[in-house]
Amino acid sequence: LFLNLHSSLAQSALTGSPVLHITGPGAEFAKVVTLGPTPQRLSVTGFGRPEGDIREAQASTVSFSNPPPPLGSGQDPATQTCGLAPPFCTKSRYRSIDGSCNNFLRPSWGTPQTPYGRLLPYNYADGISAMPLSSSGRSLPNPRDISLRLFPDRQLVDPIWNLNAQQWGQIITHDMSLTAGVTQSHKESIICCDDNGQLAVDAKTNPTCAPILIPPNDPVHAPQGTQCMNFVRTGTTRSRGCTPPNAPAEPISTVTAYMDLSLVYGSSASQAAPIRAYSGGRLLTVVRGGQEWPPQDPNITVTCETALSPNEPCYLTGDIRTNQNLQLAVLQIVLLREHNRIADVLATLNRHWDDETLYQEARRIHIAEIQHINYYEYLPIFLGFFFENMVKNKLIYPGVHGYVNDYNPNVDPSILDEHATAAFRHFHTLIRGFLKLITENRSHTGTVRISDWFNRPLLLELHNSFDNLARGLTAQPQDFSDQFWDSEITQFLFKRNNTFGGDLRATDIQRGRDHGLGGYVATRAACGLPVPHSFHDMLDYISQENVEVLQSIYEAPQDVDLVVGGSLERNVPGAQAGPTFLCILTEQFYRTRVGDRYFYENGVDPVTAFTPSQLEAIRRGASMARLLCDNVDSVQIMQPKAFQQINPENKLTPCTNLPFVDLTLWQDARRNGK
Ligand code: HEM
Repeated sequence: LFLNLHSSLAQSALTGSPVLHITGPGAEFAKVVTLGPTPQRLSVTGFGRPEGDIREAQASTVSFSNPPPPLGSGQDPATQTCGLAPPFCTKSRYRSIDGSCNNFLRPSWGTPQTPYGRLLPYNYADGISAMPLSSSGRSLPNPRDISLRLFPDRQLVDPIWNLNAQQWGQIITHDMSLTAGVTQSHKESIICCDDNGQLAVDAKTNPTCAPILIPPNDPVHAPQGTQCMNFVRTGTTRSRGCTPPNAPAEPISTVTAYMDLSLVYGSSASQAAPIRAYSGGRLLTVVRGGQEWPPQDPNITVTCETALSPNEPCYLTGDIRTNQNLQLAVLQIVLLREHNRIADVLATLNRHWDDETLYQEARRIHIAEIQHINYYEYLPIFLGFFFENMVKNKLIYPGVHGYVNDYNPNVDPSILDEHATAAFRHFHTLIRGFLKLITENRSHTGTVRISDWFNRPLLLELHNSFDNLARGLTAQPQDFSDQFWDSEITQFLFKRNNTFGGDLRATDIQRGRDHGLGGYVATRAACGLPVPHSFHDMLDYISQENVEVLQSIYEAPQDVDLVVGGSLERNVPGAQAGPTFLCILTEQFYRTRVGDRYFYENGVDPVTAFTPSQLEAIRRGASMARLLCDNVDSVQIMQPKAFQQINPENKLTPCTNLPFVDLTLWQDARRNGK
């Protein structure tokens, strides 16, 4: 019996003398892992319930002499901390919601409200937080100008991979990081540049503002008289008063770093609670038109700002970005339904399990499925299986049987700033501006413009659009991974009711500077790649044409932004990024794997590990194709490789012929008397 005591419970701390006390059947097996320099005495009353494989205790009373402040919840300004180590950790079969205690030695690693990890030192103009300058001391080139000159729209589509590959990348992103204080979808509350594109009066003096200025030759915005695009700086350890005044500001991420489906379950107790049904282990859903949808966001006027009525669907999930675009919402709904599907099956197999056990077991299986899909199906497409990058760098072990015990408690699972703010954002290049609606016989029945539906998921519930868009994901090619970006995201991003909107590429460039990322040249050095000493030296990875433009824009090679230089590199054969971004992506996904004690292939601890047969069932049965088949009602046929376009080697197949995860292996045999 292991005491399962979450920090949320710890937060309900009472006062009194802290003494740990556990009672109930099985309490004699209780084990408490106490951390920190001084052993802490805790007071807990718990009830052991050693049933089958499920071992847990519920604590009803917790006492601390100094109750800890709560861990952060999403973007709630009321909980702006810089991450807090829980006062103690207990060994649990299940991950905590906020990721705390995944690492026993450093319990706050990977938790929300902690800084991004870094490969390179901070590069601020004043060494503390000011936006960086060129090495000459003059301003860096205008981000919008760079976007216009180096990332124009040209519709070159991928010959192999489909839109699902693009869209799933955003799901992985939202599982791993979220810049503090920035909505990434609906309107910011801080106005550095107003809705009419005019600079706010305090734009120059407000330290949270870094508006993107419109260059005079901007063919889209200059003729409109637009001066700027809004840009709010990321919340940091400095803006939150967590570091000494002269220490560099460390940008903060507000979701768990772990690949733990925090976008489905939330990153804090306060996010997790309102989306649970508290019955049958299920997540909360509402039924409309015979289908299950996420519950309604009570804050619809903010979250889904262009909704015409408060009754329009606007979804509440574990992540604040869910409604940002239609295809993202499609996959969030698929993931929500998958949790409930697993919970329902477990409930029929184990009638004695209570809501909490069903919820946690379904969550645990679900996370394992997604980790398997991410590492064995998705990442090899982008990081390169074929020339063995993934295998060589020990990110995957194809064909392995049994556990892979590579957990390393010394590896920090935090999301690298170079990953979240540069390398993984490169895949914004894959976005298509117009989405195809596809029927079950795979014919084209309509097209949707993405900028018409940012932050407005209403369409999903009209005219079978959810099912048609889900099929569209697998039937439509993604854009090619290159320097060409769809104008829907460089001219029309979040346009709301205006004719034009923001520019995601210019925003990415500005965000890289906001976070003080090291330059392109310095990052190549950190990756152990050849270091360019001149623009000419960049020809090893970047075309002559692009190097010439870089030279005409930047004053010196070391000024070239990582976001810009990395995105211009030729793709490494078999991968979808150049050598510098590939170095960062590989490092990140290595850390995400070996820094996660709960990684599904890890079998060191029998309390947290799947049984060998359960692990094989996940490996055999979890797939993107199956996920869509099981959770999109009218999808009865699917290609087995659902990130790949339909082709003679990847034909449409009845869903019933696709492998599935055999959940009967989770039947609690002892209790069921079998
Ligand atoms: C239609 C699809 C997408 C839209 C509209 C979109 C939009 C955005 C926006 C608005 C931001 C925040 C910009 C800022 O203020 O700094 C962002 C951040 C980001 N995006 Fe996307 N994105 C999309 C798809 C993707 C995809 C496919 C990937 C990767 C495969 C991706 C990776 C990222 C990453 C890594 C971040 C930073 C996350 C963080 O740490 O906060 N996005 N995206």
